[in-house]
Amino acid sequence: MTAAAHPLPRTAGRTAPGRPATADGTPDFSVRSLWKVFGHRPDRIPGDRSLDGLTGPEVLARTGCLPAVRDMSFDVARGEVFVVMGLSGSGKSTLVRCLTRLVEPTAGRVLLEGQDLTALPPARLRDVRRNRISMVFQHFGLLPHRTVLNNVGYGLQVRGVGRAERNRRAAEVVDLVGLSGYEQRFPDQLSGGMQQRVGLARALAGDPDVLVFDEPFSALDPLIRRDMQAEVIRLHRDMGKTMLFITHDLSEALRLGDRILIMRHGELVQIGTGDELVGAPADDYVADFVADVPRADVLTLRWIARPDDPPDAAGAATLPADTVVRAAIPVVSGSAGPVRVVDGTGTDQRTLGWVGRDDVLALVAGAGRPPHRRRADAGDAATATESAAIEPAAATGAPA
Ligand SMILES: Nc1ncnc2c1ncn2[C@@H]1O[C@H](COP(=O)(O)OP(=O)(O)OP(=O)(O)O)[C@@H](O)[C@H]1O
Repeated sequence: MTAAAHPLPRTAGRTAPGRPATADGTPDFSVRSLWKVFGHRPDRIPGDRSLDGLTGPEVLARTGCLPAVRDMSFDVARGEVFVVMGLSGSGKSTLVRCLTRLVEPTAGRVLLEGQDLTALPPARLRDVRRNRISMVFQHFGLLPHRTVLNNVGYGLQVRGVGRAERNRRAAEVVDLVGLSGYEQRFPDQLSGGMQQRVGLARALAGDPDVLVFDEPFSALDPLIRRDMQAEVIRLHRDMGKTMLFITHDLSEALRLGDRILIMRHGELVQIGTGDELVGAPADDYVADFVADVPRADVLTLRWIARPDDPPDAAGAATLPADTVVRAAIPVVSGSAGPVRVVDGTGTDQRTLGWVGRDDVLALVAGAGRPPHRRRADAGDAATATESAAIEPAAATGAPA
């Protein structure tokens, strides 16, 4: 992957690392000990402690059952863009389908604003799917004999909304996704990107609380894909809806996600902001995912600030800890001495550490993290202090 392929992550300077995006952190979705096991008598797998430590494929070999989602717990905050990433077959689609019980979980709970969806009777679950959670898939699933306007209004029609009101609402969201003037066209008269915009408009028409995207743009060519990503960012900025987004494309995840969940063999490997995944990958699997990301475009000064006092700090320039390293280059390179890196504002402001030209150059030159921040290898006799030093001051970065 080339450097140019990676945009700046949305996370940098926007949210506290590792924390949901909303100020109060109210969870929209809470997933608790969720399992989906495929195979004969799947119920026996979640409680079987003898399988602990085996990988998904090993469980399959031993039991004939595949844990596609395995004991996962995490929260998605209201208004957050939460991305689920993993290689093909890691369980992303199964996980996301379990959230609305399009796939019935084997064990565990899914709470939407505190309401346990796994306990809902079918009629109430249908209500939730119709009114509160909309899905956008790779295959647009548009009805070929209906116009754009009627495709977008279809969900409202199913809900019993009258023609005048649903046309008004449909026209509004058609405009929102940039398709004004195409209301009377049929799907086969539109390009792939435009069809996906119709899919997006259809999902928005019912004004859901949560939008779920399952690899929606993977069939689109790269330029249209970027357009659609920008569209999602714009819609999120304007509407602030909670979004769950599945992708196997890291640049898409970094571009869209407030936080990213990495899955492997049905298990949660790490949850974090883009800079947390790049700065402190939980294991080699995550490290491989992020290996080609230009670190200076993703990491913030928080990650490279040295805690020790510089010999001469008088008159030093100051930069916020959430400044992306590349954006800090003009100030750092124009300063005679190290730059002070601060966290917080006003009276809460405190010095986190110092960054000099060499620190920035090392990162831009691709030398990786400076030695004082390098992650201890497994089995390394790192002291507690060394281990603590790899975490940025305010990051949690750990799997939930
Ligand atoms: N209905 C099913 N019956 C049996 N196994 C299934 C079923 N659905 C999915 N699986 C298996 O569960 C695992 C996870 O599949 P899933 O489609 O969730 O992965 P994914 O990460 O979304 O993959 P992709 O990126 O290729 O879509 C895979 O090994 C898949 O073969």
